[in-house]
Amino acid sequence: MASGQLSRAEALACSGCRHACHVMLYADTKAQLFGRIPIKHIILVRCVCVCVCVCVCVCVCHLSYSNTHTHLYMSASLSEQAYFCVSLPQMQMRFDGLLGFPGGLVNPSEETLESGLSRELSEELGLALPISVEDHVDSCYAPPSSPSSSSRLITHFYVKKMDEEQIREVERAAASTAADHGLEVLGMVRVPLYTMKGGGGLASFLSHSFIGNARSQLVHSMLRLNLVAPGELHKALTHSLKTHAHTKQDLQAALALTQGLRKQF
Ligand SMILES: O=c1[nH]cnc2c1ncn2[C@H]1C[C@H](O)[C@@H](COP(=O)(O)OP(=O)(O)O)O1
Repeated sequence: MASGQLSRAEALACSGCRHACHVMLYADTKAQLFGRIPIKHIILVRCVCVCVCVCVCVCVCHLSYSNTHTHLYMSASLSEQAYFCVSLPQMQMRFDGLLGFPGGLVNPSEETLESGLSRELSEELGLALPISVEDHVDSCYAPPSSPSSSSRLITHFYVKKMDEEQIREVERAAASTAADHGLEVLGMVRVPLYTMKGGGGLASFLSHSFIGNARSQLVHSMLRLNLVAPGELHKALTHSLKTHAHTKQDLQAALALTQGLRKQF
């Protein structure tokens, strides 16, 4: 067992600990882009994004309908530059602007971890998704949110493979019937699993901000389920670090702009 990880029994025996359960939903797909290009696989996070694999080496991802053509054009000319795309896990854009998996706090003295997670999913996704003990992957202590936080949080992570139609149903319900839509959950997103030479796709996605250890949970799952080859993931993460440095410069420039405006008004 990796350091920081707990067995399910150890986790449940922790007195005074809080428990949060989250799940990664993913599916394979037989869909074909333009009726001839195999898409292969689908993972969901909380915004709207479609990822497509061409044969086994080209992926297309459009973050919104309006920029679809730009991305399609890029993919057509970048076939040898795109890495393999294996599957599309689902995550969500949370109310706090961070990316995370669907789920939430569970009270094991009132409900099982799995029934608590299912309850959270019905609020966030708008439908009942049964989660079983077999879907459990690991439990570990979350990094302390603040030095003053009194109780430790244990995060329990689950992975559930679905079929493509179930994933579509989740996406439809999350945007229409879910009680938390537009409130605690701003939207679901599919994770792009390829990285283009310029750093688009997985590399850009991984450079966003995630809640708690959600990024590690995603990376670990991609490796464990062989959704992305270790070498490709390494390249994507290396690129993410570069993107991060660029983001810092970008933010500094934006900050300088607001400082100028504050003096003006
Ligand atoms: O996706 C996640 N992966 C790991 N830990 C997570 C994730 N999302 C949240 N968390 C941690 C940090 C949060 O403070 C707690 C509670 O989660 P949350 O989903 O915000 O719970 P409620 O909806 O408020 O019940 O777990």
